[in-house]
Amino acid sequence: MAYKARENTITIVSDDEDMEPHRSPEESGQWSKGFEIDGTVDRTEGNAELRDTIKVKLSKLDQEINSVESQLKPLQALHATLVRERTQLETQLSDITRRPVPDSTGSSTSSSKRAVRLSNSGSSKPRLIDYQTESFEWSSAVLSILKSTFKLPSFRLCQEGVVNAALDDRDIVCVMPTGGGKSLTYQLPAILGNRGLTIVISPLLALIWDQVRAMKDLGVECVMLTGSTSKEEQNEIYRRMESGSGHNGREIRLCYVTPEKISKSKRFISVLEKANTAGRLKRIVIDEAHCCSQLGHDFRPDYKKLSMLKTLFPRVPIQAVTATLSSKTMPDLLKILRLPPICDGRAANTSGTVFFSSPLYRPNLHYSVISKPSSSKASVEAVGSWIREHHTGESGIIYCLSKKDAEVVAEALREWSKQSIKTGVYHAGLEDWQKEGIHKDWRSGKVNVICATIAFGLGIDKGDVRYVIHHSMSKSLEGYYQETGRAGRDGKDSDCVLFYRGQDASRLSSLVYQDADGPSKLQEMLRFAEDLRTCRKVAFAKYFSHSAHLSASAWDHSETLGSSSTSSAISVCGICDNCTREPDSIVTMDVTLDAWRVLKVLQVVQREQGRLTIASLADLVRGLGGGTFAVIAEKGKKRGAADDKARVDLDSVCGGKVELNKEDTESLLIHMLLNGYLSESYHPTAYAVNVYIVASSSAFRLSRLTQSEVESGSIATKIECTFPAPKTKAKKPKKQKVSDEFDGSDDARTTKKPRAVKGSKAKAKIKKMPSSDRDELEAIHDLDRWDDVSEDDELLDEEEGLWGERQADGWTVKPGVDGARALTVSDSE
Ligand SMILES: Nc1ncnc2c1ncn2[C@@H]1O[C@H](COP(=O)(O)OP(=O)(O)OP(=O)(O)O)[C@@H](O)[C@H]1O
Repeated sequence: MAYKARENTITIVSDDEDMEPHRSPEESGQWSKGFEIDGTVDRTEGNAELRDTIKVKLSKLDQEINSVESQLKPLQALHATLVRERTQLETQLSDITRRPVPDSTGSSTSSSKRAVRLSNSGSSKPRLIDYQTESFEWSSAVLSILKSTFKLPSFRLCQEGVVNAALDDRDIVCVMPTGGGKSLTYQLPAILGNRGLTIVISPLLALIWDQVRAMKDLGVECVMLTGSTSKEEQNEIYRRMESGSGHNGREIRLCYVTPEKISKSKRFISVLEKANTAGRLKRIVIDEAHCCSQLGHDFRPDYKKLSMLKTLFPRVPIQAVTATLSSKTMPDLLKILRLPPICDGRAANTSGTVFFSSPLYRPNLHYSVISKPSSSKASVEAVGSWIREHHTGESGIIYCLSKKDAEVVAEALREWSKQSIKTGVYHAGLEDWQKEGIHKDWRSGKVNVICATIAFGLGIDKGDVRYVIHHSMSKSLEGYYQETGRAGRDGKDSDCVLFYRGQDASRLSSLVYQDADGPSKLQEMLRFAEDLRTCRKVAFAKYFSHSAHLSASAWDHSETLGSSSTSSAISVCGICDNCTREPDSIVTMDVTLDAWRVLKVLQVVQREQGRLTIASLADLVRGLGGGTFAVIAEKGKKRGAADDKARVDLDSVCGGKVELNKEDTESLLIHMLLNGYLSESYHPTAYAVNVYIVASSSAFRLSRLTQSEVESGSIATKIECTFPAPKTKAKKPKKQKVSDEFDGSDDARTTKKPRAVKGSKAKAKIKKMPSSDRDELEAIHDLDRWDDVSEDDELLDEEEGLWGERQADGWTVKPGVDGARALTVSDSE
């Protein structure tokens, strides 16, 4: 295969006078031969050999320099002692003569000034390189391999620039959105060109498996070293890395490892050292590089140890890739990885770390939030109906809060759809073979929908995922954004739907309340879910501009270097639910009186030591349950006894009940939580953490007023909420009249109840109400396992919290937590 010599040459001009200026490769004749693509040698082979020889020499020189440096250390220490002694004598002399002390730092200042002068003098302005658009000697080979090996028609976003910079042996930081195509930026250079090994450090096994499988499918010599690699296999890989070839004569091009391998395996490092000395260690890629920084949201201690890489292999380029990197985290990342300052990939200096970024917003993702029915059965039906209506037979993911939820939702969906929605389950509790199996079935289309915990997705590269549903919201907007990013990786339109209900907040709260910023992150997630007006793209941009210091404009454009703007105007997406909804589908109401009533009721509840969750408080203020509420049981008494209840008379306490439907009342409570009128109080038990709603200190601003003051409308504190407008005033079917308000049973309603419930005549009825507020609390920290390099490979597994047991119509809670309550139920009025 022959390649034309490139037209544009890069003349590298050194700042250092002592160094001989680099000659362009044409001048030096180094580009007279070409690249090798998987064994096919072209005319630039000589160039490859020359590079290898130089690399070997460089490596030897590094060793010598290290040895000299170690001899220098004692001399430097002696030097410091002598300088200190001299300074002391000078001070003494100055005291005696009473003359001003000469500046002891003077000499170093002047020497550094001289250094600056020296470096400035004689240096001409270096030519800047535009890696994104310029042509390079390898350009035609790159395009050919993109098409022939990767079967892709063209590059997208900043891929081409990153590939060029990688082939130019530069240190790189690359920020591209989830699913943007970061892998190609290091896989392509790894298999193109002269022999050599690229190490990819990746945090998750699922991600590693997936990528190694994909590379092998393309015929690339790709291996992985993880805790599950057998000893024999590992030895063979080490042998091949050391010797540079295998039994088939082909050299390993890509080796995927976990960060633990770098930080804990001496053997692995020693193999890398040997490969480096032989000039074969070509590049080190750090995937999810933001994990290096403690300032980011996803710090992993083993990533911090990657700082050793530049010390051990100063001449091996590092490529750090991530989907989230803020202006705040960037300097930290450079410092940890010991990378030189960044320069722009479109106007790069000949030294420094080349930086690339692409807009973070993905215009093919359509975000929406849908109100979730309260009963588990109805919520599954809502999800199933949505799938049928929008994506029959297409691929999707349903994220659930816990392993048990994932299993229950999958089973219910199968049953409801009479097996027509082909559903699988994935979570960290499955055996590897089960995970592999489900993954395979999903890829082949045997399974349409995976009901999964957050263990599923990282590194799962399926392009045609047409929808990501959240059956329960994520713990943070970061998580939500990342999880939804698994939709539409092929660039085609896809849906990201959050099925949301305010009472879900309690369950999540109990899981995050001990994390430093867990509650505040959850609040932001809630704000997003409750927001019926702001464009979802704008909401993400605003959130990340504060939480991650990503400039708001990064959502529309590539991040520019040094940008820390947080207020740049950002265009609306025009495709999310909030951009596309009819203006009259939502109503903004003054709910100050309702909020006041909530606070008045809470005053009584707190006085009686009552304990209410969002759901039970919503029921109580709406006059359900005959005004009774649970209080702390006296010591030694059986829980659930009649005298564990107190009663509030709504008419006398607050002049009546809250006249909103249940969903809107829950929304109001969430609104009051987010705005500081209410707060949560956490009560750990042996089995779970119960989350109760209490009035916060600022509640007094409103609760101190009289009803007539509130009703006069002339008060400073006014609370407004936006709710979905009532859809219809049509009569409800008889069947739903009584029980649909809070019945988790099979005949509970399947559609959202119209707001106009007041006035309907319902018979009082005693019903056993499932304790939805004390749902099972199962560990949701269902991240896929991290790898370990120990011999035993005791892989991390997830705790399976078994705090609740699913019954036909909801969750019951194990002993020790409040049991089901008997309530007098009446539909409104
Ligand atoms: N130039 C391209 N044209 C079309 N599809 C591409 C291109 N580059 C990559 N892809 C596809 O995009 C998908 C996502 O790529 P990749 O897995 O590299 O994303 P990523 O940026 O690493 O995402 P994540 O952050 O989720 O790991 C893959 O299916 C890949 O084949």
